[in-house]
Amino acid sequence: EQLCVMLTGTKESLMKVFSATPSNSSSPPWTSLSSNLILPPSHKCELNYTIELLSFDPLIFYVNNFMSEDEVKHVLEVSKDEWYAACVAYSDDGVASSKRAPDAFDAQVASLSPDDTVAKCLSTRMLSLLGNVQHEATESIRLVKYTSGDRFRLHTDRYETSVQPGTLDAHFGLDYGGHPHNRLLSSMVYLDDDCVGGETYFPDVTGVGPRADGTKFSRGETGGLLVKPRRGNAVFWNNFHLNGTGDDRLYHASLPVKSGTKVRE
Ligand SMILES: O=C(O)CCC(=O)C(=O)O
Ligand SMILES: [Fe+2]
Repeated sequence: EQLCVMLTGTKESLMKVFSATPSNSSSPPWTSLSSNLILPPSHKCELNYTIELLSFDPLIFYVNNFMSEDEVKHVLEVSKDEWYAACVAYSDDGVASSKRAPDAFDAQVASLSPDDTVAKCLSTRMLSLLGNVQHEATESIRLVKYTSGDRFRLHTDRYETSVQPGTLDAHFGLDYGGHPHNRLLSSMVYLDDDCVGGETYFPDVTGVGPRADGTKFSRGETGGLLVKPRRGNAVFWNNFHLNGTGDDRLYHASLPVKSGTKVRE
């Protein structure tokens, strides 16, 4: 079984994460997840969060307290035995490589069952936050864990729509066209933030000003926006221009974790 994750780019370092195979089972990774280990289904989903705009154009916003501490603990608990290495292919010259490219996306991944109490809560919360721009659905929740040296190189989160349904991408063999929707918005919540490094980096976005809360976000030394992992907080961004074309200003990376562990969903 394969868990396919599509993240594509056309910049210098075109890379695609095309599949990840659980090392310890032949069944889909979510079947063995034990849910509700900490929080019962009666868990109250309402939560007070606050929003800070990081950029108008492209739209990037930051959400304080998007997940409660209990919810973070629950997710870390139910996923604790579910991690497996991400399998990655990438290409600098448009030629696909089926070899694992450990320096492209070095991290472990896990999935959260769609029936999990907190997963359901998060989907509801995301749709409610998006209000009138909400589209049909949220994707299932995927977790990524970075330990020392792990990183995720520059990429965008959308996939190319030029591939027609039923045909396969020439390089990566994926039927992008079979996807009913592209990824309009990306969202990411930081869970474990006990690390040095591991910032989410948007090199082409004007960073925040010097008065911004540097414990949450800052401007990179050579420009760009840096968002630091802060447990329970989230960042959202729009992957497209209003005319529907992909917005290349949203290239981003997860900078190497120098020490400790970063987990995000
Ligand atoms: O972990 C991060 O900071 C970025 C992750 C990311 O860009 C992704 O999973 O698409
Ligand atoms: Fe990404």
